[in-house]
Parts: sequence; structure tokens; C-alpha cells
Amino acid sequence: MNYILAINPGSTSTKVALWDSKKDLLMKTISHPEEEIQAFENIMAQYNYRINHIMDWLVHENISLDHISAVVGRGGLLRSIPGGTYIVSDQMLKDLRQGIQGEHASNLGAFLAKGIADIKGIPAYIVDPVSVDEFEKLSRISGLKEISRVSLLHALNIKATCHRLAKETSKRIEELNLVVGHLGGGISVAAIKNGKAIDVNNSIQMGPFSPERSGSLPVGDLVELCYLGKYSYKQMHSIVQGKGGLMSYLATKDAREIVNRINNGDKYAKLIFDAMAYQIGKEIGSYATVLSGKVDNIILTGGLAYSDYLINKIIEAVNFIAPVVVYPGEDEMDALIKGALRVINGLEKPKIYEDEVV
Ligand SMILES: Nc1ncnc2c1ncn2[C@@H]1O[C@H](COP(=O)(O)OP(=O)(O)O)[C@@H](O)[C@H]1O
Ligand SMILES: CCCC(=O)OP(=O)(O)O
Repeated sequence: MNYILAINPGSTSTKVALWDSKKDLLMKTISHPEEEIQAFENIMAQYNYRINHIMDWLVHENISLDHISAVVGRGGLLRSIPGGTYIVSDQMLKDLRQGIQGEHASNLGAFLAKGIADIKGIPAYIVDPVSVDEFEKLSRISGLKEISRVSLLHALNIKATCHRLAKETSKRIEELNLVVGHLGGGISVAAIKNGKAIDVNNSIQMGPFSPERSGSLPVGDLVELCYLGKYSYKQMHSIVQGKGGLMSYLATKDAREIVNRINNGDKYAKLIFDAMAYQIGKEIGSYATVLSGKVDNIILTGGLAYSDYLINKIIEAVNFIAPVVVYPGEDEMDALIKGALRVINGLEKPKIYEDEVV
């Protein structure tokens, strides 16, 4: 049996999947309790912890490394590069170790893939990392000379949903203009022009607030908050990235719990949840203008797309722009496997990171 192993490290879990030539996909979400993750100084320090969990899972599934022919990981905050499947290289690992564009759980994907692949001398890949950059020149201008807007997005799932829609409508992705909202713990809203993500909010720093991130904030007030002497640099980061958004207002990031509260008459929960829908709709409208209003479809995806309450509010606001297609959840594991397979089956040449940096 020849398996491909896919690894997707997230902030609270490591998702693993095994694909075999009979096209069976075996998947597992290995959850990491907060107190275990918190014990590590940084993301890189979690390497041994996460790889041990993956090895234990393989043993549990009775899969020998001898039967794995390639390993593919989610790509992290690398330098800006075009979409595609990349061979894990030393330079890539160096940039991730250095945190060239910041810290993110996905920075471990290439390390975990390479770590396992090297035991047997098999190839290690990453696919459509979060630093996929297909921006047009205009998209990079921020409003302050010292700061450029950068392309960071849920590229893997966004690209996968574009391919899915193209297939379902018998079109080529290059023919489609789409606005895609990946609505998860973080939110990316991207303008996809002829298959390329020509602009996106950058879910870590801007755009609508999300279950755990503040999104764009009034900039002067943010500067004030930073200099109050109340919070350290590290605390400020964790406030806007992990404890912002729904978490900040409602002390939970669980959309199901919030809808329950709303159904039980909690007016404040309704105000905040409705505001998130409002901001998402506003962002979608803004990205429709990037495409001059020529939008074939709006796609809503990610965990929050399971919430009928939220999705109906967003659809109400944006369906004057284009028909809305909802793909709840995410298909990142499948996208990783498919990316590796395109290269293994010779349909695509694997990209070399060093040659592609934008
Ligand atoms: N079945 C569901 N119904 C409503 N909301 C859901 C459902 N599943 C997940 N969510 C919400 O989606 C959000 C997380 O999305 P997800 O894509 O799983 O996040 P991530 O992968 O970024 O951690 C959370 O707010 C969670 O409560
Ligand atoms: C860096 C953009 C991708 C992102 O925010 O991923 P998560 O939601 O998985 O943290």
C-alpha cells in the first residue's frame, strides 16, 4: 500500500490524513488542550510534541512509514510566493524558523512533513501556503509609506472552494471572478480574478472581526491602547489575534453557543453576532468593487458557514451582488492531498521556493 500523509497544524489541533491509491481518506483531528499548548514558549518549540502525536496516530492506525510515499504539510507564513505545490527546502525551513512573516501554527507544517519524510528519504511538500501572493500593485499600498499591505489568507481552502465551484459549474477557474469569504476562527475575504487572489484583507490584522480576532480597528485608538503602559507587546498581539472579536465581547468563540444565547433572548449577544455578519457583508461589498462589480459568485466557507443564522444575515446583505454559494467547513486535508498528487502524477511541476519569491 502506498499512502500520502497530510499534516495540518492549527492553533489548537493537528489534523492528519492518509490517502491511499484506492482513494480512501483516513482523517483524524488530534486536539491539543490549551494548557499543553500554552506550556511552549513559541510555535517552533511544539515540534517534538506534535510529531510524537502524529507518530502515535500512525502506530494506532497500524501504518508503517515504509508504506508512506510522500508527506505534505500546510504551508506557513513564508515569504510571498505564488500558489502551487512546493518541495520543502532548507531555505523554506530557515525562513519559517526565523518567522519571516510572523508566528503561526502552520509554520510547523513544512517541518513536520520534512521530519517524517526524511526518516525514509521520501519527498516532502507544502501546498498553497498562507503567504500565497497574487496581489496586483494597487493592493499593496496601505496608506503609510513605511507599511505595505501583504497577502496572507486561507489560501488552501479558498483555492479548493474555487476549484470546486468551477467543477460544479463546468467552468475553468481562470474564467471566474469570485468573492470568497473563509469564515473560521480568523476571516479572509478575497477577490478572485480569473483564479488569482488579487486582494484580500489579511485575516490576522484587518477586515471584519472574527470569533477570535479584532480585525481592523480605529487606528488612533489602537495606538493609544498600545502606549497606555497597561499591556506588553506580546499581550497586545494576543489581545487582537486570539482574544479579540467574539471572544472579546462575549468570552466565547463558539458560534453555536452564541446562537443559543440569542435564541434565549440575549440582546447583547445578538448585537455582537449581527455586527460580525454586518462587517463580513461590508467586506464582501468592498471586494466586489475590486472586481468592478463583475462577480460571478460569492462563496461562503469555513466553520462559521455552518451557522444558518449568520449565513442568512450575510446573504441578505450581499445577494444583490451575485448568487451566494455556501460550502460549510473546510477541505484543507483534501486540498493538501490533491496538491501532492498533482505533482506525483506529473500534472504539475513542483515549485522551488527560492525561485518563486515575489
Ligand atoms: N456546526 C457549526 N455550527 C455553527 N458554527 C460552527 C459549527 N462548526 C464550527 N462553527 C464555528 O466556526 C468557528 C470556527 O471555524 P473553523 O473553520 O473550525 O475554525 P479554524 O479552523 O479557523 O479554527 C467557530 O466560531 C465555531 O463555533
Ligand atoms: C494567515 C492567514 C491564515 C489564517 O489566519 O489561518 P488560521 O485561521 O488557521 O489561523
